Amino acid sequence: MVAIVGPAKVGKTTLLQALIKNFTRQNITSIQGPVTIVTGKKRRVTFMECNNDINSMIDIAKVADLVLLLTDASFGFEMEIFEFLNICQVHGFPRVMGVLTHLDMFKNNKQLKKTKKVLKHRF
Ligand SMILES: Nc1nc2c(ncn2[C@@H]2O[C@H](COP(=O)(O)OP(=O)(O)OP(=O)(O)O)[C@@H](O)[C@H]2O)c(=O)[nH]1
Repeated sequence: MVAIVGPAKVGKTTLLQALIKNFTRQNITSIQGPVTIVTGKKRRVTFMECNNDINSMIDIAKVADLVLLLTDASFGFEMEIFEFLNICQVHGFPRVMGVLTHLDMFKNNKQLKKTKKVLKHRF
Protein backbone atom coordinates (compact mmCIF):
# COMPACT_ATOMS: atom_id res chain seq x y z
CA MET A 1 0.00 0.00 0.00
CA VAL A 2 1.51 3.29 -1.14
CA ALA A 3 -0.08 6.41 0.32
CA ILE A 4 0.17 9.83 -1.29
CA VAL A 5 0.09 12.51 1.38
CA GLY A 6 0.46 16.27 1.21
CA PRO A 7 -1.25 19.63 1.68
CA ALA A 8 -4.05 20.81 -0.60
CA LYS A 9 -3.22 21.60 -4.24
CA VAL A 10 0.29 20.23 -3.97
CA GLY A 11 -0.23 17.84 -6.90
CA LYS A 12 -1.32 14.55 -5.29
CA THR A 13 -3.88 13.71 -7.98
CA THR A 14 -1.44 14.75 -10.72
CA LEU A 15 1.24 12.40 -9.32
CA LEU A 16 -1.22 9.51 -8.99
CA GLN A 17 -2.40 9.99 -12.58
CA ALA A 18 1.21 10.08 -13.77
CA LEU A 19 2.05 6.86 -11.86
CA ILE A 20 -1.01 5.08 -13.30
CA LYS A 21 -0.07 6.22 -16.79
CA ASN A 22 3.52 5.08 -16.30
CA PHE A 23 2.53 1.55 -15.27
CA THR A 24 -0.57 0.97 -17.40
CA ARG A 25 -0.41 3.47 -20.29
CA GLN A 26 -3.99 4.40 -19.40
CA ASN A 27 -5.26 7.92 -18.88
CA ILE A 28 -7.55 8.04 -15.86
CA THR A 29 -9.14 11.42 -15.30
CA SER A 30 -11.37 10.85 -12.30
CA ILE A 31 -9.94 8.80 -9.45
CA GLN A 32 -12.52 7.87 -6.82
CA GLY A 33 -10.56 5.67 -4.43
CA PRO A 34 -7.55 3.38 -4.08
CA VAL A 35 -6.05 2.13 -7.34
CA THR A 36 -4.36 -1.28 -7.51
CA ILE A 37 -1.85 -1.91 -10.28
CA VAL A 38 -0.16 -5.17 -11.20
CA THR A 39 3.47 -4.14 -11.47
CA GLY A 40 5.12 -7.53 -11.80
CA LYS A 41 4.44 -11.26 -11.92
CA LYS A 42 4.24 -11.47 -8.15
CA ARG A 43 3.63 -7.88 -7.18
CA ARG A 44 0.64 -5.61 -6.85
CA VAL A 45 0.81 -2.03 -5.67
CA THR A 46 -2.15 -0.12 -4.27
CA PHE A 47 -1.91 3.64 -4.48
CA MET A 48 -4.14 5.74 -2.30
CA GLU A 49 -4.47 9.49 -2.07
CA CYS A 50 -4.87 10.71 1.48
CA ASN A 51 -7.44 13.41 2.15
CA ASN A 52 -6.05 16.47 3.79
CA ASP A 53 -7.68 15.95 7.18
CA ILE A 54 -6.35 14.62 10.44
CA ASN A 55 -8.53 11.49 10.58
CA SER A 56 -7.49 10.34 7.12
CA MET A 57 -3.85 10.95 8.03
CA ILE A 58 -4.15 8.82 11.17
CA ASP A 59 -5.84 6.00 9.24
CA ILE A 60 -3.27 6.00 6.47
CA ALA A 61 -0.28 6.19 8.85
CA LYS A 62 -1.42 2.90 10.40
CA VAL A 63 -1.65 0.87 7.20
CA ALA A 64 0.72 2.36 4.61
CA ASP A 65 3.93 0.51 3.70
CA LEU A 66 5.34 3.49 1.87
CA VAL A 67 4.30 7.12 2.00
CA LEU A 68 5.01 9.61 -0.76
CA LEU A 69 5.08 12.89 1.12
CA LEU A 70 4.54 15.70 -1.35
CA THR A 71 5.91 19.18 -0.83
CA ASP A 72 5.33 22.20 -3.04
CA ALA A 73 8.93 23.35 -3.52
CA SER A 74 7.86 26.84 -4.56
CA PHE A 75 6.06 27.21 -1.21
CA GLY A 76 8.10 25.11 1.22
CA PHE A 77 6.99 22.90 4.08
CA GLU A 78 3.43 23.38 5.27
CA MET A 79 1.87 22.55 8.60
CA GLU A 80 0.26 19.34 7.27
CA ILE A 81 3.68 17.78 6.61
CA PHE A 82 4.80 18.17 10.20
CA GLU A 83 1.38 17.12 11.44
CA PHE A 84 1.61 13.92 9.43
CA LEU A 85 5.17 13.17 10.61
CA ASN A 86 4.05 13.58 14.21
CA ILE A 87 1.14 11.19 13.63
CA CYS A 88 3.58 8.67 12.15
CA GLN A 89 5.76 8.87 15.24
CA VAL A 90 2.84 7.76 17.37
CA HIS A 91 1.54 5.03 15.06
CA GLY A 92 4.79 3.41 13.95
CA PHE A 93 6.71 4.97 11.11
CA PRO A 94 6.04 3.73 7.57
CA ARG A 95 8.81 4.30 5.03
CA VAL A 96 8.55 7.91 3.88
CA MET A 97 9.79 9.24 0.56
CA GLY A 98 9.78 13.00 0.02
CA VAL A 99 8.59 14.25 -3.36
CA LEU A 100 9.11 17.85 -4.42
CA THR A 101 6.56 19.28 -6.86
CA HIS A 102 6.23 22.59 -8.70
CA LEU A 103 9.98 22.58 -9.40
CA ASP A 104 9.17 24.00 -12.84
CA MET A 105 8.01 27.22 -11.18
CA PHE A 106 11.63 28.19 -10.54
CA LYS A 107 12.97 30.39 -13.29
CA ASN A 108 16.35 30.86 -11.67
CA ASN A 109 18.58 27.76 -11.70
CA LYS A 110 20.67 28.84 -8.73
CA GLN A 111 17.57 29.40 -6.62
CA LEU A 112 16.24 25.98 -7.68
CA LYS A 113 19.43 24.22 -6.60
CA LYS A 114 19.48 26.04 -3.27
CA THR A 115 15.83 25.29 -2.49
CA LYS A 116 16.25 21.62 -3.42
CA LYS A 117 19.26 21.34 -1.12
CA VAL A 118 17.44 22.96 1.82
CA LEU A 119 14.29 20.85 1.41
CA LYS A 120 16.17 17.59 0.78
CA HIS A 121 18.15 18.10 3.95
CA ARG A 122 14.98 17.43 5.94
CA PHE A 123 14.34 13.95 4.60
N1 LIG B 1 3.48 23.99 -12.37
C1 LIG B 1 3.15 22.86 -11.77
N2 LIG B 1 1.85 22.62 -11.50
C2 LIG B 1 1.53 21.47 -10.89
C3 LIG B 1 2.50 20.50 -10.53
N3 LIG B 1 1.86 19.46 -9.92
C4 LIG B 1 0.55 19.77 -9.93
N4 LIG B 1 0.34 20.98 -10.51
C5 LIG B 1 -0.95 21.66 -10.69
O1 LIG B 1 -1.48 21.96 -9.42
C6 LIG B 1 -2.90 21.89 -9.44
C7 LIG B 1 -3.40 21.03 -8.32
O2 LIG B 1 -2.99 19.70 -8.52
P1 LIG B 1 -3.79 18.46 -7.95
O3 LIG B 1 -3.08 17.22 -8.44
O4 LIG B 1 -5.24 18.57 -8.20
O5 LIG B 1 -3.51 18.65 -6.40
P2 LIG B 1 -4.10 17.83 -5.19
O6 LIG B 1 -3.02 17.78 -4.17
O7 LIG B 1 -4.65 16.52 -5.67
O8 LIG B 1 -5.25 18.78 -4.70
P3 LIG B 1 -6.39 18.42 -3.67
O9 LIG B 1 -6.99 17.11 -4.12
O10 LIG B 1 -7.34 19.58 -3.79
O11 LIG B 1 -5.74 18.35 -2.33
C8 LIG B 1 -3.30 21.35 -10.81
O12 LIG B 1 -3.76 22.42 -11.57
C9 LIG B 1 -2.00 20.80 -11.38
O13 LIG B 1 -1.96 20.96 -12.77
C10 LIG B 1 3.89 20.78 -10.83
O14 LIG B 1 4.81 20.00 -10.55
N5 LIG B 1 4.13 21.97 -11.44
